Amino acid sequence: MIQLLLKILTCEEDSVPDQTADSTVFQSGLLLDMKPGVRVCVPSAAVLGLFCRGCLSRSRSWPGRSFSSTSREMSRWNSQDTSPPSPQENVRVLITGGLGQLGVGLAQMLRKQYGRDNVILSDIKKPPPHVYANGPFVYADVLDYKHLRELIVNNRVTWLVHYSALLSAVGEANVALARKINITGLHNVLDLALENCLRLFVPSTIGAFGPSSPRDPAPDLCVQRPRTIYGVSKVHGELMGEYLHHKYGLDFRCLRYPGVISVNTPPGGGTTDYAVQIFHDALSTGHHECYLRPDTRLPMMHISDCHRATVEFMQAPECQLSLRTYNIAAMSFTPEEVAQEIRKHLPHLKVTYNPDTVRQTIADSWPVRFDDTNARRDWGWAPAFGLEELVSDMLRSIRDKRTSEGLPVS
Ligand SMILES: NC(=O)c1ccc[n+]([C@@H]2O[C@H](COP(=O)([O-])OP(=O)(O)OC[C@H]3O[C@@H](n4cnc5c(N)ncnc54)[C@H](O)[C@@H]3O)[C@@H](O)[C@H]2O)c1
Ligand SMILES: C[C@@H](O)[C@H](N)C(=O)O
Repeated sequence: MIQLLLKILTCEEDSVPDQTADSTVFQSGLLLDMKPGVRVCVPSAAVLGLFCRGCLSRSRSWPGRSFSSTSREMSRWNSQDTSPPSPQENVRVLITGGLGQLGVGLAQMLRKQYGRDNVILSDIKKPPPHVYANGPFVYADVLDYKHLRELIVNNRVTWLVHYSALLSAVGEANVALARKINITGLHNVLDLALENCLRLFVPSTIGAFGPSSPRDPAPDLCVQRPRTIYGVSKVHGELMGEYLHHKYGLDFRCLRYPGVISVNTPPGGGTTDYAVQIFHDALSTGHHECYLRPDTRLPMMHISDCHRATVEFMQAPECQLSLRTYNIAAMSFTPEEVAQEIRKHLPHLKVTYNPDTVRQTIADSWPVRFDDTNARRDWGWAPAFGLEELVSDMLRSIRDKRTSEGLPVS
């Protein structure tokens, strides 16, 4: 036992204890006896060979009996299956809200690494044919706890990427629904992750900051008083995840994404959506009407950087993480600056400005720049796309897409 303790304290990656061979686990320096057949929330790290001090020392107090135990049976804790998970056990990912702007591309990247059938996309919408053809897809409503649990158990899911949400602008248009999906849905996912020892990724956003936060740059840790239901739900997610991590050892991981810019799937009703639409307009009509003022600066990121950050962060060993929620940054620009860069390729682009009060007010409360020093230091985050590369890539991709669809290119 002393040897085991020493191994854990030195963060050795091979120090995966066999929970069944020795029914004793640590709690705050104490040793707790556990009943045979009861598992603590360590296997998700053990599965990956990433066991380290941080994980185990936080993981001995399992929540099974007290956390949500009245309405939700804790099947895993009562399980008869006492065999420890094999280190070779596959990573099996479930992505909720996977048919939005970000899910399909992330699934593609994960499938390259973990195999087509080990990454399951889910949503409440009907998938387009190419998505359905490219790997497993299941219907999953994050408000339906029992069905979500069935999916996780039946598919032996080990990682959960929780993308379902209403974004900032649509959230303000339907606060009650945003509260349901973004907060109740999140609680379901947190409970299930804890119950099934999942590694859980929940994205946060620049929208988790507000007018009283430092805006240039916004650091990881500072005042967060967002003024949107979207932002409030994201801060709630950050705090709940971190709380469950510290209290019960949940392997919660969260990145605050900037506005994400992509070609294939349209954005879902956020404040940064103009930065996608402007490229499509530039190549179709040559005219973009912007709902933000020309000088509104916001942090932005190319979708491939966003996906790569997510995968790299999910793969990072626990002992490298000094935080559970990190800012990630790539570039910051204003509508006028991105228009200028597009005009280097398409000089005829015309942009007019017709600020929309709701989105302008939201944008004015968000950071203009992100400080991502901690992500760079802890797990080696580095973006590949700056503004120049982003603009060239977006124009090339949209041009190719329009051409292959037989659409005119301006
Ligand atoms: N896209 C960005 O710029 C950006 C930036 C920061 C953070 N994020 C976060 O990343 C995540 C994914 O963003 P996105 O842009 O793909 O969002 P999106 O709005 O494009 O997609 C969200 C998806 O959630 C689904 N959904 C809605 N209600 C659901 C329910 N009850 N059950 C299951 N699914 C449901 C929708 O059908 C939709 O496909 C979100 O949590 C968002 O807050 C996105
Ligand atoms: C920034 C991000 O969270 C989303 N694109 C929004 O604008 O709401």
